[in-house]
Amino acid sequence: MLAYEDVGIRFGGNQAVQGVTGSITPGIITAIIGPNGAGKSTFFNLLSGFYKPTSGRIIFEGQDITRLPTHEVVALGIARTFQTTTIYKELSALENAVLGHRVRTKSGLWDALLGTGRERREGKASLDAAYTALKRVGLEQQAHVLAGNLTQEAQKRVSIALALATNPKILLLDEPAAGINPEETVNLTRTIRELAAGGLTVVLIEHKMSMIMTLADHIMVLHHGQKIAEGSPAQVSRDPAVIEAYLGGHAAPHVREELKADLEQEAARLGSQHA
Ligand SMILES: Nc1ncnc2c1ncn2[C@@H]1O[C@H](COP(=O)(O)OP(=O)(O)OP(=O)(O)O)[C@@H](O)[C@H]1O
Repeated sequence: MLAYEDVGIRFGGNQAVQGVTGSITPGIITAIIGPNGAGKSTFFNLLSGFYKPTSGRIIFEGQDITRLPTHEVVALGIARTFQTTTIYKELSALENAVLGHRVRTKSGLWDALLGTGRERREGKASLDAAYTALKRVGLEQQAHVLAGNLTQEAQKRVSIALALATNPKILLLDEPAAGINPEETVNLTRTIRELAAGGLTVVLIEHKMSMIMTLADHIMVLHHGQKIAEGSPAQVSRDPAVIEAYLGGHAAPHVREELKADLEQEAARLGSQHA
């Protein structure tokens, strides 16, 4: 579906991502993990067309999208959310989602100003797509609430709706659970799982290891810009290279602690299974 071949990017003398090859499996949830500075956000920016790689190719459904402008990548069906919430707080949830849809419609400023037939048709289409997107994230009741008045978790949902309004085949979520509490994290995890169950392919970056371990079907691990492992959560959490990357002193203390706890939990679970 989405394949990357020997993808790399260099910022001046810094090789942020290097020689990453693989593919995203359709219909499942893939998590990209790795210690701070591992290249996760940069790799995300490459997949979603925000950065152009200095080496390698990105292929989506057989088409080379490496050099396509971002809006064309979005129109083909790859949408993303951003780590820092990029919603418009002074607009309603619905208006935010309408803006998300506008990215892929063709009405220009002239159509909007002159109220042309195309604008009216596409205005209706945007509204329909926006409602559908809000429904998918469980926000239809709050469609007319100003985004700034919603809870942190609901604002996260709005940013997902903004991406969903473009009707993507692949949804890239950049740290969806950052800044929300454990209960909200569980609720959001459920919504992401429902989206995937509905056929959407989900790729996410997340630091909350407990969330990743319960949510991801597949995990890819980056370290120093390179892929060092991939597999199921159980496989990855047992992988010596992954343990070394996290416990070797490169990770932030809270990430190290969380991973250590998850690894111990996983080891205990496997131990009791074989007892
Ligand atoms: N626009 C940029 N210009 C220069 N260097 C960059 C740029 N973006 C990222 N880098 C560098 O690339 C490397 C990878 O950074 P990146 O943000 O992708 O890591 P990350 O795994 O997402 O980290 P974190 O978990 O802290 O968000 C780092 O050395 C970073 O300083």
